[in-house]
Amino acid sequence: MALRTIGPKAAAALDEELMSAGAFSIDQLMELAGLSVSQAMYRLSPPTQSPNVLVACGPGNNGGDGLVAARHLHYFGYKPIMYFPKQGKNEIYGRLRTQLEQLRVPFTDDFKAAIAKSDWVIDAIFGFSFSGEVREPFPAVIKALAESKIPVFAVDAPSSWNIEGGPPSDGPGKDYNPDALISLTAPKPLVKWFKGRHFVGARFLGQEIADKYDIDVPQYKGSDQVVEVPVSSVKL
Ligand SMILES: NC(=O)C1=CN([C@@H]2O[C@H](COP(=O)(O)OP(=O)(O)OC[C@H]3O[C@@H](n4cnc5c(N)ncnc54)[C@H](O)[C@@H]3O)[C@@H](O)[C@H]2O)[C@@H](O)CC1
Ligand SMILES: [K+]
Repeated sequence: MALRTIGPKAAAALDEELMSAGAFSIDQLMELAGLSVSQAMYRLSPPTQSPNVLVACGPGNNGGDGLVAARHLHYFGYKPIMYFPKQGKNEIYGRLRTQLEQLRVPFTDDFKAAIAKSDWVIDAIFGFSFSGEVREPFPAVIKALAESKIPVFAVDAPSSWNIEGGPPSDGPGKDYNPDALISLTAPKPLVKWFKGRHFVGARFLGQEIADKYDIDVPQYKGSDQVVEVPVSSVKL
């Protein structure tokens, strides 16, 4: 089955609908999204191979997915390190941060030093609400991701890519090509330009709402929260 993509406006509307008519709370959606990120990380490289995972979190819900994923990674046996320079206003981010602090998961301000000591980095900086030029304090972080010698796993979108138009032709994200990507709920149009391993996660979509938004329910196996879907089998 070829999965269809969803653009940024429809993705935001779907999110809203899940939390209004769908009766989900943001905590539920973020927990399932973050859990799927952690499961995909395990498939990419288990903690016996890559214990040190740097999780870069942005100020919005994409960053929230990173905070949730890090908690699960801790329970799976990884040693996550957090880079979270700008905490968004919603109180959920404070609670997710406290949960990590209580597990003694460290937070760092020095992204470059942390990346040098890590085996993988998770890019949970921006998702489908990113637009325009990258603003402070993130340009240096995006540049470090573009130049990273260790593999990068992007959550929902490679941060700084235009959700519909793909990689930027200039700026810090020029030449940023992560090794892996997990699309949450449905792939975004930018997957057309993505060449690495591609997963789909966030297993909360029902057939009725999928039909309404012209997207597909991925074929998850058994109790899996994530499914690997080569970009070649996304309907672009
Ligand atoms: N239905 C779904 O699929 C769900 C998606 N979730 C996640 O939520 C994400 C979308 O979250 P949000 O709508 O909160 O937005 P994002 O997390 O994509 O980004 C919004 C934040 O980034 C900032 N920002 C935007 N453009 C910027 C720029 N050019 N420079 C610097 N900062 C910039 C905004 O000020 C805002 O703080 C998805 O991509 C996904 O990761 C899940 O958490 C929940 C369910
Ligand atoms: K991202």
